[in-house]
Amino acid sequence: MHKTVDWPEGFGADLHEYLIQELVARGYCVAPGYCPPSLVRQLRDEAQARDGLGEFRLAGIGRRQEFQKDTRIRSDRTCWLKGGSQAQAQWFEAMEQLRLEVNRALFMGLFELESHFAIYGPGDYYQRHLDAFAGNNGRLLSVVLYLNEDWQSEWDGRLRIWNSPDAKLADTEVEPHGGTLVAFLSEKIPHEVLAATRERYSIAGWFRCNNTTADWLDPPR
Ligand SMILES: O=C(O)CCC(=O)C(=O)O
Ligand SMILES: [Fe+2]
Repeated sequence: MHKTVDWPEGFGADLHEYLIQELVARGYCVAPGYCPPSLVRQLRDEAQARDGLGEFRLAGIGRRQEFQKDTRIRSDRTCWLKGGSQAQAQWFEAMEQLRLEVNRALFMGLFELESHFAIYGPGDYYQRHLDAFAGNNGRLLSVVLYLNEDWQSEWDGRLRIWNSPDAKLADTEVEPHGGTLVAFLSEKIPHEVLAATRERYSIAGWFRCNNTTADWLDPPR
């Protein structure tokens, strides 16, 4: 398995060069300490508060009771980010810098970002999947930021990553430590969220290309 390099602490440090290099080399990048602890805490507090207000929904279509547990591919709950808080503004600002740098270096044509908070309760998972199939939802680059302070390895909940759609052996596994950012090519990198024994908080986001047409609809899952 590929060992992640040590990453200097701090939002936006020289992430972009590293990130671009990793995206080119292997299709994904892991940046521990990308987001400072103070912002991680604010984002997590906001997720918890919104969850308390009932703003999270089970990911997927339909209501909780309608799912057959063994046929579901994911069991987390999510809440779309719509701006409206200082912490979210900082998240969107950082992602805008990232978008511009990636476009400048790789001509990826990243256009807009959609992102949601996700909470995986103990035992929740998301089976191996791709975030996009060529042309289906315009997702080009996926990003995940973990919001778990003092996460312990024995709580599991890792993100398992393969380096191509047909790869059998996983390339790496990422522990969901607060502040770690993972970015990967949405159409090329299969990944899976393994169940944790504690609540696992994150933001997942997708940069999309500008391929919206008048009758094209991509409802949130
Ligand atoms: O939380 C993670 O580690 C990844 C989430 C994910 O794969 C997704 O929401 O599509
Ligand atoms: Fe995913």
